[in-house]
Amino acid sequence: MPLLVEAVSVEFSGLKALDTVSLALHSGEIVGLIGPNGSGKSTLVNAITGQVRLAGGHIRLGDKHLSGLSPRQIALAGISRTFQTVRLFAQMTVLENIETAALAQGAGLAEARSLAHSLLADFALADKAEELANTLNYGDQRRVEIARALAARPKFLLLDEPAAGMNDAESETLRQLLAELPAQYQLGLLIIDHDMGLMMRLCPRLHVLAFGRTLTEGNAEQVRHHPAVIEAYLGQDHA
Ligand SMILES: Nc1ncnc2c1ncn2[C@@H]1O[C@H](COP(=O)(O)OP(=O)(O)OP(=O)(O)O)[C@@H](O)[C@H]1O
Repeated sequence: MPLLVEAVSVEFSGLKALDTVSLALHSGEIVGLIGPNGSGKSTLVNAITGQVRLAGGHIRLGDKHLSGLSPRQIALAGISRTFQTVRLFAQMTVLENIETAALAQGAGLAEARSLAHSLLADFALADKAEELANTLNYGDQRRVEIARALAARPKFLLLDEPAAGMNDAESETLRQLLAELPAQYQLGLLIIDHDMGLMMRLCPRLHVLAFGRTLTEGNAEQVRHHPAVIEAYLGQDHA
C-alpha cells in the first residue's frame, strides 16, 4: 500500500510553497527529499502529516484519502514523523518517551513497555533507558526521537533533518541505522537532510524540489549531474 502524493499544492498567503508536487513512496524503500533552503521540503512533510492544509491535490495511503484528516488521524493511519528540532519530553526518561508514543497509538501497558525495550535494544540505547531524555547527548536524543516515532508502528516514517547538528561520526552511525529500518520494520522512509554525503549514500532515489516544484527525481548519479539541480544549488550558500 504506497503513500501517494498527487499534484499537491500548498500556499501561504499567496506564496506557492508547493506547486503540483507528486511523489510515490513504497514500503521497503528509502526516498530522499532534497532541495535548497525554502524549496518546500518541510512543507511537503507537513502536508502529508496534516499539519498544513492543501490548496490542491491529494494524499493517499493506498485507496485511503489522508488529505482533510487531522494530524492525529493521519498518525493513526500509519504515518509517523520527526521534526527538524529535538522534541522529546525532556523530563521523562528515555523509556517513558518511547512507551508514551506506543500507548498513544493504542498499545496496552505491557505491550508498550516490551516494544520500548526492544526498540531501545535495536538502537543501542538500552543502557540509557532510565536516564532523563534531556541528559542525553545530542546524537542519542535524535536516535531516541526516531525510536519514539517507530513505537507507533508506522507504515511510513518521515524524518525531517535527522542528521542536523551531527558530526561526521554521528552522521555515519545514523546512516547505518536508517539503512536498516525499511527491512527491519517493514516501512517506507522519506528523509530530508542537508548532509548531501549522507543523502547520496543512504537514498537509492532522490526527489529534488526547488521553489516548491519538482526539479527531477533519480538516483544519486543522475541527480548530481542534472544541470537544473546544479543551478538550483549554486544559487544558495550551502547544499
Ligand atoms: N507556516 C508558514 N507560513 C508562511 N510561510 C511558510 C510557512 N512554512 C513555510 N513557509 C514558506 O514556504 C516556503 C517553503 O518552506 P519550507 O520550510 O517547506 O522549505 P524547506 O525546503 O524545508 O527549507 P529548509 O531547508 O530551510 O528547512 C518558504 O518560502 C517558507 O518561508
